[in-house]
Amino acid sequence: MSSATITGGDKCVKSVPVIDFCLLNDRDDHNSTEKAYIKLRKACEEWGCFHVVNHGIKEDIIHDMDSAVRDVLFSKESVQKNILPKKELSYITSMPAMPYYKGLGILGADDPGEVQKFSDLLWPEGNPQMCKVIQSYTSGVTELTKNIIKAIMRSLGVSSYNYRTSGFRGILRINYYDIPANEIGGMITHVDYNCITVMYEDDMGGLQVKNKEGMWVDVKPVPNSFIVILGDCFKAWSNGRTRNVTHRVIREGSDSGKCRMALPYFYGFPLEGVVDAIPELVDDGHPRLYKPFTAGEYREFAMEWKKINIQKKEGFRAETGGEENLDMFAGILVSSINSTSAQFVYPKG
Ligand SMILES: O=C(O)CCC(=O)C(=O)O
Ligand SMILES: [Fe+2]
Repeated sequence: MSSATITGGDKCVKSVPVIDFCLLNDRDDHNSTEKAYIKLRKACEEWGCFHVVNHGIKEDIIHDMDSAVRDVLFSKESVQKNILPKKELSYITSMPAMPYYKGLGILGADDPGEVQKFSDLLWPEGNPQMCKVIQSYTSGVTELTKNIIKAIMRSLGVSSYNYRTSGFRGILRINYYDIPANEIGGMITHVDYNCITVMYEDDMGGLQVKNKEGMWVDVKPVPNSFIVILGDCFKAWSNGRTRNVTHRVIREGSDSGKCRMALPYFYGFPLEGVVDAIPELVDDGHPRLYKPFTAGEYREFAMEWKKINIQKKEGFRAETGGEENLDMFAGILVSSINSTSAQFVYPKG
């Protein structure tokens, strides 16, 4: 494989759709609103991912967060002093399969109080300025994520009283790829296990998604946008209407030494939450596809598969299980077109 094909997605394929969030709320222009919802539905069904522009999060909130991560949080001194000694932090580094990847998680990031706790742990002497920067970001992205879910549901024809997101939780992960020049690094091929990921990425590039035809497509950074990635639980929740898109990061180190930074915000069912198809999306034409399961049990299963697959194939090109994981875990063998008489097939082992 030449180095061009190592990092480049397959050529001549259509790129990920761009959704203008303003158009979804344009009360005056009914026609373009309708068209925007159709485009959104198709993006969810055919891609399982899209860019969102005109999302409403102020540029300076994003800019401040980007600088805070690069200049403060992930500076060498801060990693040594504030991050590494704190075992309570969800910090990932030096994974054999992803040697150039560092990831720091903020669990419960939808709650400003949890962000405060994270900040207190990092900076026991207090750092109100940094805490505020992170809180502004997480509040903005939580609100945006809820609005995106609402819009997706509307695009699928689901009424607002027919689905619930009340117990949903958010996790912000700060991804940092410090890849030396002439080396290749990234993140292993995977599907996000929960519902939805709303992600800011900088302008470095490297994210790729698998399209319906199984080809790798480069997700070219779109300025002032967020990338939305739909995961396994959304697919089960929507009774298979949305795609759980397989994706990875693969890029060469930059001569400038600039690191790729991305901020995936994972939002979805709490671990004890039951993932079950929304009744409005189950009918004779769309029989139930998955047995109900808790997000926690599915997460455990997906993590186990990830481990097994990483061991099988070395490196960040390891496939950690794609779309088929959900089918293996919760797929129903439909014995008749009638969803009420469907049989469950439980996972092996
Ligand atoms: O860092 C990226 O660009 C992708 C991150 C991602 O897919 C993940 O953390 O699940
Ligand atoms: Fe992901």
